[in-house]
Amino acid sequence: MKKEYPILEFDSNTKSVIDPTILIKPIDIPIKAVICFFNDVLEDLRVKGKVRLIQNIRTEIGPNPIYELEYLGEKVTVFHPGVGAPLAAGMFEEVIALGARKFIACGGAGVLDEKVAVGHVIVPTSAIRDEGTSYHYISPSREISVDKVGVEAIEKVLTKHKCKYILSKTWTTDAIYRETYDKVKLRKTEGCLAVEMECSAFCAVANFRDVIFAQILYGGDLVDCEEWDARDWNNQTEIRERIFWLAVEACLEL
Ligand SMILES: O=P(O)(O)O[C@H]1O[C@H](CO)[C@@H](O)[C@H]1O
Ligand SMILES: O=c1cc[nH]c(=O)[nH]1
Repeated sequence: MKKEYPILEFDSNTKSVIDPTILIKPIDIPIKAVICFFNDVLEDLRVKGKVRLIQNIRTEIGPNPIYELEYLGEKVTVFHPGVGAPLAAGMFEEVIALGARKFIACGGAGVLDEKVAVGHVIVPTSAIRDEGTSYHYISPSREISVDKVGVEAIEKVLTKHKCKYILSKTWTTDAIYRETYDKVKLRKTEGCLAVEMECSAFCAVANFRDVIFAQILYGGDLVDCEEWDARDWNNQTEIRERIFWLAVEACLEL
């Protein structure tokens, strides 16, 4: 098993010492789930009484609420997974163990091309695995594909709402403060339009656990420039709300 670099020591034995089912018992939870990175949107739903708390998942950070949302007569699980691949993948694992099976995530991302305006929708069809978590789930590879069924559900809803979108590759990184100039250039040549911190890890977990996963991103800060341009990307409440409801609808299509 030993390789030159530990991250490449993939173990194909699917049994782990701590299986999520040891800690989490399945409950009556909607199998369709929206993974929402927008805490502002979730907090607004909570304050307005539009979500019901199903259960708190506990980590050393504190309680992480898992909600139920009713939309058009159907129930959906909704939760924030935390930021960064290891935490988000762990939360994803635990919500799968609770009983959810069909996932759509919504989040923001840096963009690698100034032509992608703030708020423009990007639907990843594949992700570059520039993070560590996915290497513990599936054998090493440069990229991972996003579930076609999930992508099609998203496209159907975006088309229905006449919302313009770009299908693209995303760059999933572990190190937000090490998005270097040459790496941005390289990822551009590989076809990436977005950079975020979870997509390829989510895809690997979904693959491993045999659940459906796809993601809607909106264009945020610009990283393809001499001086970083934040473009006020995380204060776009209206855009974030809109993307969230599109994710809910896409999830209901699954
Ligand atoms: O807007 P959200 O989706 O929070 O996420 C993006 O921003 C975070 C980094 O600041 C990472 O989670 C990245 O994926
Ligand atoms: O991972 C991320 C997320 C947003 N913006 C970035 O530049 N990187």
